[in-house]
Order: sequence, then structure tokens, then C-alpha cells
Amino acid sequence: MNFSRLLKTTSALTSRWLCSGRFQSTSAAAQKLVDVSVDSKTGVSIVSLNRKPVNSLSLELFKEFCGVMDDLESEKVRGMILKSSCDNVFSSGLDITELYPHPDEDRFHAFWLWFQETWIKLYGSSFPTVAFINGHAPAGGCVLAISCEYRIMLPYYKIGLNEAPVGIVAPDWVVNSLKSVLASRKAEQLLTSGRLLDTQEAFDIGLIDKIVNNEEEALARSEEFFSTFDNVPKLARALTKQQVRKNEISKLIKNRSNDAKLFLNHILRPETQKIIGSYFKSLKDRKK
Ligand SMILES: CCCCCCCCCC/C=C/CC(=O)SCCNC(=O)CCNC(=O)[C@H](O)C(C)(C)COP(=O)(O)OP(=O)(O)OC[C@H]1O[C@@H](n2cnc3c(N)ncnc32)[C@H](O)[C@@H]1OP(=O)(O)O
Repeated sequence: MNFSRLLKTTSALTSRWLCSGRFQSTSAAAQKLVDVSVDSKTGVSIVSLNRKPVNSLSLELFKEFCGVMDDLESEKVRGMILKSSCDNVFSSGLDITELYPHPDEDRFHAFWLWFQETWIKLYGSSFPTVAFINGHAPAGGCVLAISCEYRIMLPYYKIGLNEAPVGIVAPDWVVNSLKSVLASRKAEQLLTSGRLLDTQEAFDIGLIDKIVNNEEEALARSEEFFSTFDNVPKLARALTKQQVRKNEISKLIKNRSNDAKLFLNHILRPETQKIIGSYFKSLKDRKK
């Protein structure tokens, strides 16, 4: 099966979940969780995550984001910049309330499938993608950034995959996305320590590509990146990118339901619930 068909194919079980209207946000029409605009100078689409206060990643946000990615694919956009509309935070990672306390199993299953779908669409997009990391990007926030092709970050923020210290093991598709950016040894060090790096450290190890001081500079650096493809036929570029990324994506597509079951079992374990519960409490207590 060719890769474009594989991208559209998913197991019957997964399709049932992704296509069902369940877990529709009642306020979807009232509040957009993902904004899209077009930079009139460059024709590049700017996609801003807009779930205040910290862009924690909920089922509804994933669904809306996937819809946006589908639109951008059919419009054959020149490129996309992913950023945040929240002050100081790119994304605070998965919405912990989707995981704790003891989530509804059906909702968690759907939540995880939409997280996978988001990764598949972002990591496998045909058009060039830049993450403008204009705030902290821990955990799932870092996953979004490393799924893009190029990363530009403002100074003095933190980025990394901090799952291990809270007793969580990242799935192989997350590990492999990190290994597509960093050498295996660096990726292992980052994952096993769960350390969040500041912007300069992230630049020094190659986790991000450029440090900028403001949005104007970010747009200029993004344009430099996009223009490296101006003389490359779009289709050849897209197929080449997908050729590089297809093994990881195919592996997940074939294993989606299992991957979801595995994480559901992990999340529902009393020990995991306890760890996430005390982590969440410490997050809330910090401000007291
Ligand atoms: C954990 C189980 C995962 C199982 C699967 C593992 C698979 C690995 C693949 C990748 C998946 C990763 C898992 C995750 O993403 S879990 C989320 C991890 N996120 C974090 O550890 C970040 C937590 N947040 C922060 O450190 C800070 O909020 C911040 C991002 C640095 C911003 O700080 P700031 O001071 O600006 O804001 P506050 O801390 O005051 O936050 C404002 C309110 O938002 C609440 N909040 C913050 N983050 C989350 C979140 N991820 N989910 C839900 N709610 C969140 C925070 O508590 C404040 O609420 P309050 O106003 O009511 O106090």
C-alpha cells in the first residue's frame, strides 16, 4: 500500500472512534481552540493554539487541530507555523484532567486516539512545518514541537519530555520523533532524566534550530526556512519527507488500538493515578 493511502487508512475500530460524534464539545462553536491566519506577505499559514490559560491538550483541542490540518492539506499551503496564543506557554502538555482522577475509559480511549491522530497529521504533513515555541513546552508541548520540521524558540523558556520523573514511560512513536531530531544518546539522556532544558541548552544540543527575540524575528527566520524549498517541486518534497518519516508513522497506524489500550491500562493503575494525583496537587500548591 502506498504511504498516502496508508495515512488515510486506519483500523475499523479506530475509525469508529475517530468518526463518532461522541465527546463533541458543547462550546465548540463559541470558543475556537485553534486559530488560523495567513501571513499576507509570505502566504504561510499561522496556526495558534488557543486554549487558555496554558494550552493543555484536551480531546476537543486535538479534534479541532486535526480538522485544521486537513484543511491546510487540501488547500496545499506553502507552509505552516505552529505557535501559541497563551502568554508564556506554548503548550503545557496533555491536559492532566483527561488522565486524573480515574478517567472515563471511553473518553480516555478517544482522547488517546486523537492524540495519535494529531501526531500522525503533524509529523506526516506534506507541507513544511515550523514550531514557533513562544513559551514553555513541557511533555506533550514538546511532542508537538518535535513533530514539526524546524523549531524556533524565544529565550528563557523550558522545553523537554518530563514524563519519567512522574513514573510515565513515553510510547515508542514519541521516543522515535525525538530520535529524529537528536542523536540517540542525547535523546536517551533527555528522556531518562526528564530534565526540562532552557532555550539556550535546547539550542546547544540541537533540540531547537534558532533562538529569536520576538515574533517578527520568528517570522523572518521561518521565511528563510520555507524559502529553502522554493525551487523544489512540492510533490517531490512532500514524498521525500514522507519517505523519511513513513516507518514510524506506519508502525503506529498498524498498532493504534493496542497503543491506546496499553496507555489506558497504565493510566488506570492505582499507582499511576497516585503519582499523577500528587504531581497535579503540587502544580496547584505551587501558587499558594
Ligand atoms: C502524565 C501521564 C502521561 C501518560 C502518557 C505518557 C505518554 C508520553 C507522551 C507525551 C505525553 C506527555 C504527558 C503529558 O503531557 S502530561 C502533562 C505534563 N505537563 C507538565 O508537566 C506541565 C505542567 N505545567 C506547568 O509546569 C506549568 O503550568 C507551566 C506550563 C510551566 C506554566 O506555568 P504558569 O505559572 O504560567 O501557569 P500555572 O502553572 O499557574 O497554570 C495555570 C493553570 O493551569 C493548570 N495546568 C497547568 N498545566 C496543566 C496541564 N498539563 N493539565 C491541566 N492543567 C494544567 C495549573 O494547574 C493552573 O491551574 P489553577 O489556575 O487551577 O491553579
